[in-house]
Amino acid sequence: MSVDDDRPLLSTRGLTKYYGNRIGCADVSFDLYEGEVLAIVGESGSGKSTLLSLLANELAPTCGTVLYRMRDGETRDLATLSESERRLLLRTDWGFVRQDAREGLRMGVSAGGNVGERLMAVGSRHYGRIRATAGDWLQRVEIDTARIDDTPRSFSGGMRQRLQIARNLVTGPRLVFMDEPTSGLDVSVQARLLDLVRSLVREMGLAVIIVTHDLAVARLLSHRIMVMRAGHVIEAGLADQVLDDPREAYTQLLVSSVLAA
Ligand SMILES: Nc1ncnc2c1ncn2[C@@H]1O[C@H](COP(=O)(O)OP(=O)(O)OP(=O)(O)O)[C@@H](O)[C@H]1O
Repeated sequence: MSVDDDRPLLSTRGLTKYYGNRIGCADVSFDLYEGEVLAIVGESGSGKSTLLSLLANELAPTCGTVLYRMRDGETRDLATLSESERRLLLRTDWGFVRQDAREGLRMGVSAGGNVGERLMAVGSRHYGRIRATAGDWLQRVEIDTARIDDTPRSFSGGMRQRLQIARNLVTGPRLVFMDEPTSGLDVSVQARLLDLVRSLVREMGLAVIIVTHDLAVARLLSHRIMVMRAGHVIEAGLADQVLDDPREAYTQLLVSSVLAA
């Protein structure tokens, strides 16, 4: 883990997004440090995806700032990045694992190509080495390397998510955004994927911001939890604290509905 800098990796203040008159999310502020896993939880429509898009610089805020400490140590306001700087960040120092693997993968490109493409984006040119690294990563995410030339169209839902993870992690990012990465999968497939994510996150010392409506996922993966309701953060704290001793009635309701499930 490269936690050699005690400044936050990402820092946001007063982050707000309105869609016309409707609140997407309002006045969100927090700091995220290297190696830290933050779960954003809340029911459908509470603003989780909006917040994630703002943090990942995919959506422009109505007001507020997101600061990010770049690899060179300089902290930048994401709103001031040029389009090419933004794209470079997304391809190298960040990962984004989408709920729908079809949005995070190139479905017509082989599994090896999906992983290799990110390596080429950071300057790798040697075909043999790219293929070998892609093969290593397929193994790490438990995909049979015999499938390296197959496209993800022929993969199961769980395999597609694992390939997305390999594609995102191959460049050694410091921060990975995850949007409901396990929803829509069978329970046993989910459990295996979560185990994999948890061990890779620990091994690589990744900072993760994960959006989930599933508190069991938040409990398993995260150090800290932020609870959103109607666009606002209504409760935030250490994961165990929020889940075992929720302060807000709404969080208690969320927790008890999981316990009842
Ligand atoms: N493109 C958009 N245009 C208008 N309103 C939007 C848009 N995207 C989201 N919203 C609204 O912003 C609010 C927050 O939505 P958001 O999708 O961020 O919530 P969420 O917690 O991620 O929900 P889900 O889990 O269903 O994706 C909702 O009221 C939603 O209707």
